[in-house]
Amino acid sequence: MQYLHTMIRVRDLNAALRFFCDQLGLVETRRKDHDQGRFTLVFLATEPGAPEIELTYNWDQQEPYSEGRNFGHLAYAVDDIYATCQKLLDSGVAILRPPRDGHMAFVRSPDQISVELLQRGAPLPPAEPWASMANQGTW
Ligand SMILES: C[C@@H](O)C(=O)SC[C@H](NC(=O)CC[C@H](N)C(=O)O)C(=O)NCC(=O)O
Ligand code: NI
Repeated sequence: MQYLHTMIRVRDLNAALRFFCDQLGLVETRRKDHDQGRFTLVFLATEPGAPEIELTYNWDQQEPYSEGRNFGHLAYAVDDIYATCQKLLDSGVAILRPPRDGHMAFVRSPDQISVELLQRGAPLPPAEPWASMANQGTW
């Protein structure tokens, strides 16, 4: 497995970019607006190709995130997402979001730390299914 990124939810995207980029020195590697899910993802790294931070900006988030809600997940690329999930399932790990699209799965640690598994080399699925699940508070 290859460590890819850590996702955190930010309430003020510009303030977060000021901190991580202007002050800490990270560079923006890519960003995507998801109109249907009403959120923006901004990826930052020390340099292109390095492990990233995934900033998630939910457009409608008014209140400060509750304790722990701003942390989103750790993400890893795996060679075979189905085999990885089956091995985890067989060892007793709950698969919160099965890899039905062959791209992405989510599991949680015993301390409820969300871990995203992404199939190495597969394009990311359309964002909307994530938004519906994430907005249902199932994460
Ligand atoms: C691009 C890939 O690395 C992702 O992590 S997309 C995952 C997806 N994110 C969202 O839906 C963002 C908006 C949502 N309202 C949220 O705040 O998470 C997702 O499945 N998020 C759930 C999670 O636990 O990260
Ligand atoms: Ni992610």
